[in-house]
Amino acid sequence: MSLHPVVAEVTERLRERSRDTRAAYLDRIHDAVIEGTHRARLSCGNLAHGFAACGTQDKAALREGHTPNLGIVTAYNDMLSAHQPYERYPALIREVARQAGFTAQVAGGVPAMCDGVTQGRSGMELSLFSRDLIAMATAVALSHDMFDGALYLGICDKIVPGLLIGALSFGHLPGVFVPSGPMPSGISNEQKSKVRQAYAEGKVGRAQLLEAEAASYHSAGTCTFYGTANSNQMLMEIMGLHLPGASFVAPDTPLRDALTAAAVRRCAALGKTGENLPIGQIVDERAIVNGVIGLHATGGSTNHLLHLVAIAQAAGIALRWEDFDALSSVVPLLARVYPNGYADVNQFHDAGGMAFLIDQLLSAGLLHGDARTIAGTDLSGYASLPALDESGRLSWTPVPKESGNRGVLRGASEPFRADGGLRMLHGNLGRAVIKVSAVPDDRLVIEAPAVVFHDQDEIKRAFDRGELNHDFIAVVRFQGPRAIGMPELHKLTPTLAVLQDRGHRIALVTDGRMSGASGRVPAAIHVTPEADDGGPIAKIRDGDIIRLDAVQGRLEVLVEAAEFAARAPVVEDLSRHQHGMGRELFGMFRRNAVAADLGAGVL
Ligand SMILES: O=C(O)[C@H](O)[C@@H](O)[C@H](O)[C@H](O)COP(=O)(O)O
Ligand code: SF4
Repeated sequence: MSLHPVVAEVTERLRERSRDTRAAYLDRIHDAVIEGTHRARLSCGNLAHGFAACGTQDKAALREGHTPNLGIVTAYNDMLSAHQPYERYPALIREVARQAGFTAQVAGGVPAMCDGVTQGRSGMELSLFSRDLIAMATAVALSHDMFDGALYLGICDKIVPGLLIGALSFGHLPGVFVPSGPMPSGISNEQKSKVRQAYAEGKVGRAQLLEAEAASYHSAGTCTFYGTANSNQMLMEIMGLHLPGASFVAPDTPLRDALTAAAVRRCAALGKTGENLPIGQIVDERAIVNGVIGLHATGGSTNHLLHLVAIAQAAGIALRWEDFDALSSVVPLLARVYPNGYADVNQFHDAGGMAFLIDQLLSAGLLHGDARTIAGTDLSGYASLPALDESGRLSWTPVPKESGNRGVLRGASEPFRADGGLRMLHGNLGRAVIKVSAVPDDRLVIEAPAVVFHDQDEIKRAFDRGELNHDFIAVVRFQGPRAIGMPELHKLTPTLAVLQDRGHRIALVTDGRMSGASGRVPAAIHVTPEADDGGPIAKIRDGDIIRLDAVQGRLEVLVEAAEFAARAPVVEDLSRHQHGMGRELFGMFRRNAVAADLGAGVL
């Protein structure tokens, strides 16, 4: 099947827009490649420090200086259930390397925030900035310059984007992302959400809510809703940075360990003395466009309208919201995984998962099948499933042409929706984005009076006072990156969902973010310019009629233009957000963050 013309056109436009910056990036990584191993350039003192703690066998290999040495950059901690399995990975990886005749060392660790732990709390105001901090920490790890390739151990929200941005600053090195897999399914996300809504209405107590939460998030592994963490797994696979089928295999299983071992061997094979394919060459315009397409086809996290833009920039590629919007019109929704449906990623995987999705998109001409990957094949080789034979040998077989569960995963000829999950909005409030894949069709156009808030907790208080039992659009402003670090406002979801279920026509408009796990309530998020940076959202008043039209892609306040222009913007004292929980350490991030449509970063 030939490439869809819109995919070809968007890719060509991206190449043209990025011509100079991509060329400069490729020159930089070309110039960074040296003869021999990187550690061979170190002084005796540098090198001795680099291998002092190693065991005899590794020390001899590192001292001798000719065999590849892989750096492990790990985001292990006990806070993220998704990252807890990584605790034993360095020892596993070192042993695989040793047996294969090369070495591996932990180059360094990177911080990892669990957004589920900080959700609704002031720690969430560090969350977005932790992405760029992780990129910087990745560079600190790899700056030891002892490495001829790198293995990136990270799963969740800001961690994979940060690791990849850091990896791209060492784009001359081969790089492979090594996932750990989703936890077994607990109570369904729908059951969990029902208890949350009952709690929001005061119908159940904290003990019952905690019981439901603990039955949903119950063991090691990634949470099983399709939020940003699992959108990251989809992206790493469709961009060719995971092994085929690696994203959603369960943690601590023989197949998972075999995939990890294979990833280690592949990383060494990609080196200069082997296939000579560094990560900076894999992450090209085709890979970025394939990533956008994967987000649309699965109803991926809105956070990637920030992160994928920042990742692309790190590779010299100027991805814009217009590119997401153009592709949304031709990429069908093929997966319904919570919040875009009731299934979880385990059911998605069991239905055929990434292999089926990629095969279907390839067959519809909706992916660059010739995009390069870490697997020794182009992306067309990713329409296959990994398995162990009776002797424990890992191999891949072509994915079936039929979905194993049409309620979760569909072929390109019978999509859930003809267009993708992510949409751009524009109008007299600036630009914004919305995930439509989880919004009921009769809620895609909302026109209602504004109720303005400067703090997400004010909404719950107004709800508890019984003030919100009517149609309204909640405007939650001064949440942008330069204001308070662009926190996710996902704690609003149960309250707004209760009001929507009562039949009120409601929506959210904010210069903040929502979680990848948000979705049922129409939300125009990432409004740019933000309130604290001259954005017209700061001029909205209670009672103004706002129209959110996700069908036409419009976001407007229906106030006479001259009157609206003449209004003075509201100014908010944000000093309470600049101290406490470490926020005083992130002032330079707030002061230097670029706008949301450019990735809301500082790098
Ligand atoms: O973007 C995301 O996917 C979210 O940040 C997610 O990682 C976060 O953990 C949510 O808060 C989980 O959802 P609950 O808060 O509903 O458990
Ligand atoms: S998916 Fe979210 S809640 Fe789950 S471990 Fe990752 S960051 Fe934490």
